Amino acid sequence: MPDNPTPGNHGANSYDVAVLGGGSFGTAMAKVLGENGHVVHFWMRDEAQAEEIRRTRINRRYMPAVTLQGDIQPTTDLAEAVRKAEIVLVAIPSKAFRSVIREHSSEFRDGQIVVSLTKGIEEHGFKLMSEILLEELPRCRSGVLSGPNLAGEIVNRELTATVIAAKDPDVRRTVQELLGCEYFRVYANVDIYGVELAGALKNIYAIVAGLASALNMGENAKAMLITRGLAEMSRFAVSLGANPMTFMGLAGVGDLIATCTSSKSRNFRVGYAIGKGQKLEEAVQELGQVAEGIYTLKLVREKSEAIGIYMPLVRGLYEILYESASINAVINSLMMAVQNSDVEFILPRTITQ
Ligand SMILES: NC(=O)C1=CN([C@@H]2O[C@H](COP(=O)(O)OP(=O)(O)OC[C@H]3O[C@@H](n4cnc5c(N)ncnc54)[C@H](OP(=O)(O)O)[C@@H]3O)[C@@H](O)[C@H]2O)C=CC1
Ligand SMILES: O=C(CO)COP(=O)(O)O
Repeated sequence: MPDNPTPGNHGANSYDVAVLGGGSFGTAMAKVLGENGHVVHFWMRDEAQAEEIRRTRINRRYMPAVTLQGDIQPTTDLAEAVRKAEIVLVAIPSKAFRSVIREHSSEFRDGQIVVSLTKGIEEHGFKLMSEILLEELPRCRSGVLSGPNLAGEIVNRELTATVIAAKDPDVRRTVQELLGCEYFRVYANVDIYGVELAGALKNIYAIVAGLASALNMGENAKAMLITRGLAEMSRFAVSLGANPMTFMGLAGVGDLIATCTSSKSRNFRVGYAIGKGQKLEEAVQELGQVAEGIYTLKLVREKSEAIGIYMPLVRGLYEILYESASINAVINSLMMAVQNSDVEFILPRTITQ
């Protein structure tokens, strides 16, 4: 989309919104909100970064080519950002999500809307971010936002759609009104767990797709990986209570396509680097940003084995990343596994492991 100096708001209310997390996605959402005419209390932990954004309107570390427009107020005072906000969006990596929220939980008000933008799972207890919000902020109204939302495209005003999942219809409507504009479209869902799990799980398959790309696999192979990834992630999520139809939507197949076909995805890039022979630690260090999939992979492998869910791609990727298995040996064992059914919701699988 060409750059357009006029705000993208539908002309509705202006809100005070806190965006917690000054990385790529926090910046992308702050930009949409600023252009939509909202007041953005943009929290990050680094005062030098906040001061630089105040002065230059540029988040040099995470989005060096993007100038922020509108009333965006960078701050390192989380309590004040939350106190001023009607709605809080949280874009903090899963490893730090609970600690940041817990430390400031007393600042949140009863009924305040708090939405997680984070696509990950907490290490201890396999908790999703919506569960952390419920535990830490039981009197707030929560939701999750997930979908094919590469931050680098959103900041360029490229056409994008996302999903807001919340039980409370007012939360869904408010977030649609808040973020929706001519380049950003917000669809609603009530299956919070499904939307959130889809966003976290697809990162694993983005790593697999990056690996396949590094190995110059053909289009048939890429399609097989994406589709079997979808089968595997929906099998797992349904066993935990998600609705399988959510995986047909933007948060499921939509995000899988975006991240499994593009080197703009950091998870894809980690997979690509490993496929080219780099060690996992080197690949992560070189990336310099969060790739949630490498942590999610460990947790999902452990959980799937504990509850007996067949996830051959998860198992194979885990062996490559964490057990130094040969990529070719893993591919061979996946291809030579027992033949099975295509869509198990139509023809049940007969083999369970
Ligand atoms: N980027 C994208 O395209 C999308 C990302 N997401 C999700 O959004 C979440 C955030 O990702 P993203 O913004 O891309 O990540 P980045 O790696 O770009 O940025 C991470 C941000 O989190 C901050 N951070 C890290 N640890 C802490 C902590 N302990 N306390 C406070 N802040 C901390 C970093 O601060 P500092 O710089 O000071 O280290 C930085 O601002 C992830 O779960 C990701 O999956 C969702 C959709 C799209
Ligand atoms: O979730 C994303 C796009 O929808 C971003 O993916 P990465 O974290 O792999 O960059």
